[in-house]
Amino acid sequence: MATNAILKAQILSTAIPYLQEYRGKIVVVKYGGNAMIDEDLINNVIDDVCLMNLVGIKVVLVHGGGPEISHALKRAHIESKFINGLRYTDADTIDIVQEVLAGKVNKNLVKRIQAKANKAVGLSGIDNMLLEAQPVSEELGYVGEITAVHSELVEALLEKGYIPVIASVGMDANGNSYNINADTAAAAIAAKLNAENLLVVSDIPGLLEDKDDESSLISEVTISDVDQLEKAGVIAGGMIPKVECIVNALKSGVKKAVIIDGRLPHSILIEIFSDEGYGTLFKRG
Ligand SMILES: Nc1ncnc2c1ncn2[C@@H]1O[C@H](COP(=O)(O)OP(=O)(O)O)[C@@H](O)[C@H]1O
Ligand SMILES: CC(=O)N[C@@H](CCC(=O)OP(=O)(O)O)C(=O)O
Repeated sequence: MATNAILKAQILSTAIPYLQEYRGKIVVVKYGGNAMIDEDLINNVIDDVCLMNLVGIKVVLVHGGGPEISHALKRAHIESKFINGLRYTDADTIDIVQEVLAGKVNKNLVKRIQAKANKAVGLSGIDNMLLEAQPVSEELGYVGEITAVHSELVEALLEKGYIPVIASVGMDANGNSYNINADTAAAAIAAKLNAENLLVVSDIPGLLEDKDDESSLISEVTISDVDQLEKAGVIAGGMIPKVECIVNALKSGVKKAVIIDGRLPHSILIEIFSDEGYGTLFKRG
């Protein structure tokens, strides 16, 4: 028999313990817009998500689309302004955020999953009021803080074998839409679903000691380290909401959270089906 085939079979068999560990468990994948910028990167992530679904893992895909929103705002001559990693969102901006996230980005991901013959259903936090929200502060306009996660629909979809694909837009009881940071949305959903693992897929190797030096990866962080890392300025900009919501998810019962690099081929599969994680693992400590 060809050595190649034997090698493939051996690789598959090394995944058996991980398949047993994760079968029937919930894994929430947060897919950030910065890792969606080219076709190969997207297909890579979609392939891994589909494979997890095929082997019986209940995968929830929560996505952002920050760069797409920024492009759409630019086309509408609206300036993007960020305060501590969150986009200032006025009434015109929230319309565009909803259009881009719940429309273009969400449907694109759903189509790609379905093109691989997996079943996916696209939702936003508005559907069945999945993400109930209120303004996070007056200063940020229609940026939402999640007050409740109504996850019945997502749970029903998971039971039936669908991959829920969720855009991070929320709403309040008065019918206002809110722009919710996608990391925050993913972490809140992972917490509500008691997920086994929250995988935050970005375009960085993980949390870096020096954000301009990709070799300065911090491979493990416990919750008690986070304050110090924030004070030291290691956690800054877009990393602030990312890390804060990971900490909240862990405190709420999510077993494990990892920031991984969506630019590396099959980084999700490596994280789930081996002991060789490459990103930053966050632990309760
Ligand atoms: N210590 C750090 N390590 C890595 N990235 C950092 C760090 N501090 C700030 N950042 C910034 O955070 C960004 C990642 O957050 P974000 O842009 O929100 O990603 P995504 O769109 O994938 O959610 C990085 O591109 C980087 O500029
Ligand atoms: C409030 C806030 O900042 N919302 C984000 C929502 C999209 C997002 O989080 O996308 P990424 O995951 O690609 O960063 C925004 O407007 O960019």
